[in-house]
Amino acid sequence: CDTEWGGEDMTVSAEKSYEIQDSGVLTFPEGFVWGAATAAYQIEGAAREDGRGPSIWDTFSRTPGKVHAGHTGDVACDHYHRYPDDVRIMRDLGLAAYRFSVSWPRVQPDGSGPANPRGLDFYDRLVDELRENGITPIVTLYHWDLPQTLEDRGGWTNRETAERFAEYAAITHARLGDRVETWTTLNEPWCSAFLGYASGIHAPGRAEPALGFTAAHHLLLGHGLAVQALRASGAGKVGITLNLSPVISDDAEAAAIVDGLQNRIFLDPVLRGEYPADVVEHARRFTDWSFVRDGDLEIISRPTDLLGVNYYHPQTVAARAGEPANPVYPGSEGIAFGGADAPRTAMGWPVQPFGLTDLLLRLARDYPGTPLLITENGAAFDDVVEDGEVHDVGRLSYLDGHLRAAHAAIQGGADLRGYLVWSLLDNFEWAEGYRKRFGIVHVDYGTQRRTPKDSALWYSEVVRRNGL
Ligand SMILES: OC[C@@H]1[C@@H](O)[C@H](O)[C@@H](O)c2nc(CNc3ccccc3)cn21
Repeated sequence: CDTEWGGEDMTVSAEKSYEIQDSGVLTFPEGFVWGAATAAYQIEGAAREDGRGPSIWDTFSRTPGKVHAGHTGDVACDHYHRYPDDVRIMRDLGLAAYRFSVSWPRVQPDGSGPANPRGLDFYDRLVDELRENGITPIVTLYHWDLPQTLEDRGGWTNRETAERFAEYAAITHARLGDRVETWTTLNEPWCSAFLGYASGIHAPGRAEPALGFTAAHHLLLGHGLAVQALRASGAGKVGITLNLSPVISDDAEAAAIVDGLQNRIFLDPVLRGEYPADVVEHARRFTDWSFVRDGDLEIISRPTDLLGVNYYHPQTVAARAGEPANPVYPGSEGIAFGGADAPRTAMGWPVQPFGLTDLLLRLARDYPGTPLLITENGAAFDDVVEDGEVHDVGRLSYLDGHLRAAHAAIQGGADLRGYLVWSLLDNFEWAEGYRKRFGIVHVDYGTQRRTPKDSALWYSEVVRRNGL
């Protein structure tokens, strides 16, 4: 199968676009940043402690049928109380950086107005603990836990939410900015918009295709306004994290549609200051784009210092007459998804490391000049604790293959600055609840015991060597 990029005339055979060194020691550039990533709602617990307000995920997880077995983030990994132990695990693994998200409803319980000092106090404690253990904090300001009060006013379909987000960004940076240098505004606006508002699969559970585009724009506007606020507050490095997937297809039109809806609808506004014309046209059956106001794209494309890349797998698509639309890709009638001939993770996602190389090389070619940071890459497998150990060979192999793929991209000229494994801990996997485990550290949710898996021990050695 060839890898087709929509909008850019690049057709390469995924097997021939690079050569992964399949033997010998691979060394990453000096100063390459090795770390791990988590998110507030997925690990913190303490859902009502110290003044935290409800988020859309507190509401959604309590809505019957939305989350596996009615699981919620009420307790999760109890990281709110156990963070010193978790930082100690990171230190013992030798990690250099830790990406975590700040819970907006902890900082502003109603999403606006004065800060909740006890909410900020937790992140003070966490940042200090990280720095005392030689670990660089990397903050995500928004990882899907919108304060419910803002959703009650329309959430990301309401332009005012973008303005509230910028205020929240300023408040959080004012408290932590003296000790946190690297900030990303949003985690995966594609998920927030098209899982949350277009298809109903994620919180807040709205399922109107048109709302996906409206929400996407206001998320991007919130990103731009937050970048402005962070710069005004003296922030160091600022960026955004996008989940990006190369599209594999024999049909160029299908590939262009999916690449546009998944990748270019966010990459182009942020890095080029424009929506891709083909996506604007494609979406006209759902929206007139009247939510875009003069000056918005200038705000959205304020210069940034890094692009966070979340990669898990490519999208394999094919033209198939009569295929109904995939609800997370509005207007994708006639496009069949899936069909990759590859091993699968416990999520059913294909294991195709070459997609990471192709993605990074494409970003380097089409969006040059932006340093890249892999902010998430990892895999769920059904782990078993045996005599206090977890022999997660599937995850270890996934990570090994993807690090080799990342190295190939660096060799091919990609300006990749670091890799943050998803995830440090097993955690609340959104609609899947706790039944899917992505952690390199196992969590027994009954006892909260942490057990570093074989993948963690292997990763620690990779970090120590700065290579494979
Ligand atoms: O699903 C694993 C992680 C998730 O735990 C993170 O919170 C989130 O940032 C994340 N994004 C992806 C890739 N995008 C995605 C696609 C479909 C459903 C959920 C996420 C995977 N993951």
